[in-house]
Amino acid sequence: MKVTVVGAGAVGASCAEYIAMKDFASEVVLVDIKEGFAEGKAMDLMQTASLNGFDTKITGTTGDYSKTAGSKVAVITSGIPRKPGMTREELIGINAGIVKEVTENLVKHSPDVIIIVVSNPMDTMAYLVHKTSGLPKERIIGMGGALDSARFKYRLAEALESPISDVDGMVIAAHSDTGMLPLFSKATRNGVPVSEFLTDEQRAYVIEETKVGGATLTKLLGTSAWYAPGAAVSVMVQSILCDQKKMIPCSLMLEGEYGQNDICLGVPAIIGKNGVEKIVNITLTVEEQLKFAEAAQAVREVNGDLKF
Ligand SMILES: NC(=O)c1ccc[n+]([C@@H]2O[C@H](COP(=O)([O-])OP(=O)(O)OC[C@H]3O[C@@H](n4cnc5c(N)ncnc54)[C@H](O)[C@@H]3O)[C@@H](O)[C@H]2O)c1
Ligand SMILES: O=C(O)C[C@H](O)C(=O)O
Repeated sequence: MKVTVVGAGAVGASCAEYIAMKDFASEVVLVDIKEGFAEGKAMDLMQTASLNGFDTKITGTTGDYSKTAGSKVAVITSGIPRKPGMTREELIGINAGIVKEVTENLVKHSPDVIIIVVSNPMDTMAYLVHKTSGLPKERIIGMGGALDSARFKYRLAEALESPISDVDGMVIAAHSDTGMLPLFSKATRNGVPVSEFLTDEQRAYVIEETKVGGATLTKLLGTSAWYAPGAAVSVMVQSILCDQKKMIPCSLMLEGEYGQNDICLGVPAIIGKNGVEKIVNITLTVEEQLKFAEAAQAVREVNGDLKF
């Protein structure tokens, strides 16, 4: 099955590489606006095929969407990343126009496509795709929770001094520095609640470092991260293409779930061949419910800046 990745920059190329390395897609088409850039990335990646042992065909195009026709999944990573000191929300002015135009081109050539939105501010960009694409809501999925949960597990393992494979945990709500909600109450080490092992001080550290995970990396790298984002997207694409029905927190259009309407926010969902197979309703503590509502309010304000 064919996967299109729009934006052959840091995240797009990393995502294409992980998809190819896992060898579950027949073809990955990279699209970029910069002349020759996607073609170059595709050729470079194809020259790793014999070294890394994959058969996925990777091609690139400068804006020729006819090459993306018949894609099962399309990933939108086109747009600008933030610089140190910026918030994701500050990217809306440039990225909204790019995401809207890219979505129109994708849907024109692949009307049955499932779109994964990565460009920031992601929850608002996912909302924009819902409002402008005409696709059913099950086929628009924002990527944030998969990445934020991986960062949560990294910080939990660090605090527990344990291997990451011992740890499980999930982050929901907004993909923003303040609106992320790491579900500490549900995090476990081999099935045992992590609260049995960690102090209140460690709990606060893990939660805060998870929330500012993207900002921390942006400060270190001078631009935002790409390896873990690319890997997170590849897990979502694989769950769709291989109909794995994994439960992954994703930014989805809510219609009453978690007490919210007409907004995209991170919630756990079953991801399979139809895209979103089901939104999973989990019980939140009163404190978590309040934080979820606060995050929704903040995203709603950013959505208010969109012009359709
Ligand atoms: N949701 C997440 O968890 C997450 C994680 C990482 C990055 N991001 C976001 O993903 C986006 C990309 O980040 P990056 O580090 O890959 O940036 P990048 O600058 O390395 O790559 C972006 C690419 O998009 C291309 N592009 C711009 N306009 C285009 C258009 N109209 N059509 C096709 N291609 C176009 C650019 O030429 C560039 O190659 C940013 O908005 C960033 O904030 C989101
Ligand atoms: O932090 C960013 O701006 C990029 C991305 O959303 C991330 O979390 O890595």
